[in-house]
Amino acid sequence: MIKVAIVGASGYTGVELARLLHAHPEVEIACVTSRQNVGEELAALFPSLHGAITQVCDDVDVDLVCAKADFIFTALPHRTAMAVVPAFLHAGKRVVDLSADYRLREVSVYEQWYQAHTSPELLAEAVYGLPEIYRDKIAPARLVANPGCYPTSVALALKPLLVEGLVDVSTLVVDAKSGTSGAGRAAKVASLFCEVNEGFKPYGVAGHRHTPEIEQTLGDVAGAAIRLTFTPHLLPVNRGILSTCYAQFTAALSVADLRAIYRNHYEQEFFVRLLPEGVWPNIANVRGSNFCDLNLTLDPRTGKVIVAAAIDNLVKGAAGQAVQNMNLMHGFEERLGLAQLPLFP
Ligand SMILES: NC(=O)C1=CN([C@@H]2O[C@H](COP(=O)(O)OP(=O)(O)OC[C@H]3O[C@@H](n4cnc5c(N)ncnc54)[C@H](OP(=O)(O)O)[C@@H]3O)[C@@H](O)[C@H]2O)C=CC1
Ligand SMILES: CC(=O)N[C@@H](CCC(=O)OP(=O)(O)O)C(=O)O
Repeated sequence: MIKVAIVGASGYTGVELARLLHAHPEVEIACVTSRQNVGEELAALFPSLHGAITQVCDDVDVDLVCAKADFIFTALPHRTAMAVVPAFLHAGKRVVDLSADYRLREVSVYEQWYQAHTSPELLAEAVYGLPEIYRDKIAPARLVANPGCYPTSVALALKPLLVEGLVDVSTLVVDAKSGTSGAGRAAKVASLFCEVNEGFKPYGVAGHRHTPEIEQTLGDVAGAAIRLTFTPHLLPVNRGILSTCYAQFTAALSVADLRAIYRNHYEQEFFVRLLPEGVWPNIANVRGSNFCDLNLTLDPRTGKVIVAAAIDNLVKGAAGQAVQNMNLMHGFEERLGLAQLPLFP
């Protein structure tokens, strides 16, 4: 059994980590933190945990967390995570950080899209935690930077096309939608019921901070620099991301050939499900699960390939992927604690 801490347990990804780790046979949740709820039971904040999780929230005190736990999930806002992650590493702990603080390899890129970095020396060491692309590097890592939710869906949707060189990369366009839990639990006017319910709009147009993260991963798989158009939208639902990706197809292949290429790429990947022809990914069919559902086609009128991917932003887009990374780092079976089917309806 490993003793884990969830730092930032009172947020949406924190409570999702608690739900998943409670069901994990090799894990004991030894510490949960929340600055605003010190001394309160986590289950008092989240009645969904009632009777299962008895941990009381501690403050974000590095010595205390390190005394209680051997493995640490930081589920804190970006800019905040990097204030504590170096101290956890210094204390000899291994960390999966769910924030964006260690995802971008170039400090100048981080500082262009976020703010000044206070531990840039760790960027070269941090491993980007998308197992379907970086599995071998994750296993020995001390610090894993868990990917963003949109970047997870887009990288899995496009990886086979870019590895095989089947598209004109200058034509890549991604149109993505996220449920509101993607914005976190902290109160914000933009997340209020009346602001979101019955509405549907783009945001971060031509400037969302996930753009360089997506470009970094796609650049790695393509072996060339990538620039793409990425437009996220806010959906009036709790969970789910649907990313629809477009590019000019440059290969003389049929849809059946292309499906065979995707099948080959993902046949060993338990969490990536290529759906049958004509069955399109739906956020309702991945809810609560660590699956990424994919499908694709070719549009003969425009010569474009269209690939759609659906994930649960809190599971494959955050806490589930973080547990998948922990499994790899500890040599556990990769799907341990994560093999449950989605909730439907
Ligand atoms: N929501 C999502 O779908 C996804 C989120 N992420 C990332 O995961 C991280 C957590 O996200 P999410 O759970 O949604 O966020 P929430 O806002 O829901 O939770 C944030 C947590 O951090 C704590 N916290 C906030 N500010 C500070 C601070 N200054 N110092 C210490 N603790 C703080 C909060 O508790 P308290 O204020 O009581 O301390 C809370 O426990 C973020 O970096 C986010 O970008 C990644 C992928 C998907
Ligand atoms: C709906 C919504 O607001 N989503 C968040 C993305 C959440 C996420 O996955 O990413 P990070 O870990 O990089 O925050 C956003 O657009 O900023």
